[in-house]
Formats: sequence, C-alpha cells, structure tokens
Amino acid sequence: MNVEQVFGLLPVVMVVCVVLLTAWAMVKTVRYMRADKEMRRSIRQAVKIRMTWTRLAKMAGLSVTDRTPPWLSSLTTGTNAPEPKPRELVPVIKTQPDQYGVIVHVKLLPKVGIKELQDKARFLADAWGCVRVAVEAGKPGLATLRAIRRDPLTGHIQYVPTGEPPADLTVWPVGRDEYGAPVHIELKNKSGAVVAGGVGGGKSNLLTALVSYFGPSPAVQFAVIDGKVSDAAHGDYADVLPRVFAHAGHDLREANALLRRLVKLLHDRATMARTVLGTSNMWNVGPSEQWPLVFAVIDESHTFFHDHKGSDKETRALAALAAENIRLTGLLVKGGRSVGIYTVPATQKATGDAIPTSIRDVCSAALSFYQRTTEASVAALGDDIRNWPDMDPINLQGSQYVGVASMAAEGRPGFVRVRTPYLDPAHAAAVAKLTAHLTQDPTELLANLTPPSLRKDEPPEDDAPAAA
Ligand SMILES: Nc1ncnc2c1ncn2[C@@H]1O[C@H](COP(=O)(O)OP(=O)(O)OP(=O)(O)O)[C@@H](O)[C@H]1O
Repeated sequence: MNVEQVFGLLPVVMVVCVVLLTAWAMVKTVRYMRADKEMRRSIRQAVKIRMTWTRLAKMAGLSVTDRTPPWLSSLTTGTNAPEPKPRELVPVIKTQPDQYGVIVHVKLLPKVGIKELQDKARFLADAWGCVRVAVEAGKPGLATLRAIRRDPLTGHIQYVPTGEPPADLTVWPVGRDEYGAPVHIELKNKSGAVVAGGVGGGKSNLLTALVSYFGPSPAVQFAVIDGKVSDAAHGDYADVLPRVFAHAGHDLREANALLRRLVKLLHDRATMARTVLGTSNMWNVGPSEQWPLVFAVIDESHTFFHDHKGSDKETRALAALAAENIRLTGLLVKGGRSVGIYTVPATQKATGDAIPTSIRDVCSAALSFYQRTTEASVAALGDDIRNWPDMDPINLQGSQYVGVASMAAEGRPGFVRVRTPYLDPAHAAAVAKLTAHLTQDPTELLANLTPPSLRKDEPPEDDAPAAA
C-alpha cells in the first residue's frame, strides 16, 4: 500500500471514529438520562473527579517526580536536543459512580501508597464535596477510595429469619459492607471472634441473630454466659434461651463452672476425635448432629475477666476466679478450632482487662461497634486499626450508626465497615421456640458416641480452678 492509498483511507477512518465516538456519547447520555437523581449526581461527581484529578493530586502532594529521562530521549543523546525535564507523575485513576458517591480505583506509585492516600483523605473529601473518603487496599499495587456523599451504612436493614437451616455452616454472615456486598466471618478452622462496642452499639442484636440464623440446624449448639444479668434467662438472650443448651449469668462461680464444662468438652472431643471422626480435625468432616459446632458466647466478658483488687478473702477468691476464667477462655479459643468450639467474647468495655490481649490475639476475627476513643478501638481490634484511621470505630458514633461495626478483614489487609441487620426480638423468640427441640448438650451427644473406657470423667489436673 503506497502513501496515496493510505491517505485515501483517511476519510473512512475518520467516519468510523466519529461513528464510534457518537455511539459512546449516546450510551453515556442514555445511561445518564435513565439514572435516578442520586446516580446522576454521582455521575457528575465522577466526571469532576477525573477532570480535576491531576491538578488536585499535585496540590495534595500525591505525586512523585521522575528524574530518569524516558528511554526515547537516550536515542537523541549527543545531539543538541535539550535535557529532558523531570516529569511529575500522579497515580492513574478510574472512577465508578454509584448511588452513594464514587468509587475511585487508584494505581499506586512509588511514594504514593495507601498511607499517603489515608493522610490526604480529609483533603480529598473536602475537594470532592463528600462526607468522607475511605481508603481500602485493593489488589497489590492498587487502592480503592470510596468517596461517600451519602453513607450507605446509615440505612437500616432488617433480618427476618427463615427458620430454615443454613446451607453453609462454615461461615457466619454478619451483614453488608458499604458496597452492599455481603460480609461474613469464617468459622471453618477458626478459633473465635471478639465482638466489642459501646453501650447500645448492637452487640447483643448481632449475637441473638447468630442464634436465630444457625438455630434451625441440628448441627449447631449454643452456650451463653451473660455478664449483664444474674441469670441469662432475664437478659438479652431470654428470647433465644430455648435454643441454648447451657447458660450462666454474672456470677463468677457459675460462669467458671460453665467454662470448665466447655473446656472438659474440648478435652473429651480432642481425645475422641480420631476414634469417632477418623480425623483429629472436625472440619475435615464438618459439623453434624452428633458432633455439633458449639458457639460459646461470653457476653459482657469484662464481668468475668476483671481483676479484683483487695486483700480480703472474698476478693482474693474472686480475683483467682477471674484469672481462672481468663485461662479457661484462653484454652477454649486456642484449642476449640479443630474440635468445633467457636468462642465469642463480647464486651462494651474495651480495655486490656475486658478482653485480655492473650485472648484477643488468638481470636481469628474481631469486630467493633462504635467506640469513644482510639485506645478502646485498639483494645478491641488490635494495634493495626491505628493504620486505618477512617475505619476506626470512633467514626461510628451517632444513632445513625447503631448496628454498624468495623471488622478486621479476613484474608486481606485493613478493615471493612459492616452494617449488621436488625433482628426483631419477636422473630428471634419465634425461631428459638420452633427449634427448641434441636437443643442438645454436646457432652451427652459425645458420651453416646464414646466407648466408656475412653471417656474422661474429670478435666485434667491443670484445668482445676485455682479457687472455687
Ligand atoms: N443492627 C441494628 N440495626 C438497627 N438497630 C439496632 C441494631 N442493633 C441494635 N439496634 C438497636 O440498638 C439497641 C441496642 O442494641 P443491643 O442491645 O444489641 O446493643 P448492645 O451493644 O448489646 O448494648 P449493651 O452493651 O448495652 O448490651 C437495640 O434495642 C435496637 O433498638
């Protein structure tokens, strides 16, 4: 093909380009026209973000200077060509509007990483007219900015239990994240979850929903220790009590007895696993009616772990019991994974003695409703929350955030914010009543499976309480 022929094709190429551009513009216009009011605002906002990004990123210091000349310039070395100027690079972005604002995918650069974006999140939020900009880690080398004009987590959602057993017993669905995607906590081969948060944050609602969700399955059993009331039958768990095989109130001795009972179950199961299941890890075969997954909920756990100071006999006995409770709970969390005991310590008091770090750090998941101070957030979620300031549950204060928690994201760095659904206590009570016949003591179930010669009647020496 000679030059004249190439020039002859030019009009055709131009027509094709114009047709493609027109089609693209029409698709965009139709999409805009069909969108509702909020979506249109987000589309306009996304255009503004893209158009102003280069300038804004430089103003915010989210740029890096590349002093290395591009390789093309090396071809001209030795000529009179001027020295190439250093280039100021800004991260490449892609935008995606949705009902609540704009999701901005950012390709990170050397020296413009997650930390730098977090530092400038407030600046970007102001420039983009958003209530907040959340920074999340994406795939390696990428970050996601959530520019929120209207926080999706402030909209309430309701959980109406179906009364049907869940199809999957390996995950605990806890709610939806700010993208509307389901969020769950892994149970398979996991030890436990810390649930923390200020008064009235939504902890008990989440935990009663746990009973309502798994309650219809005969392969799940529940034990509840509630430190808020003298008897769990009078507290937040009263509605679901028919589906709970063992419960205790705030009395330290009572709680200690139940914890010892659970630790004995743990030891018995560990001893019997190979004989009964043919494997030392229950999760290799999955929970069953005879060997159910056991949730051990310890609500207001600070009641049982709190250090009692004083030299009188009673105080010393209480202090010994508290120390013993910490040790027993630690044993449950550390040893429960493979035998199918999942421990959930929950507390409104986020300090080191409410959920000792020795327990918190071995729990595989942590979730916190609102907190008043970052120190409290750290006590609940670990030190890493300091690296994710926009995910800190201190941002969840206010009635619109009741039921919203920040959760350590499993399998990836950082945290996710999750809106847990509200469960009407009447629904919880109805499911518990309907499924009460499924309540079984796992110790008795195990005894039915266990040849007497292999059964242990007493917990091993080292599990005896220090004071009782
Ligand atoms: N997910 C939710 N969505 C909407 N409202 C909720 C949600 N969870 C709880 N609430 C409301 O907040 C109130 C307090 O919830 P809940 O008892 O679960 O809090 P809590 O954290 O257990 O409080 P406390 O520490 O005092 O025991 C509930 O009675 C309910 O009205």
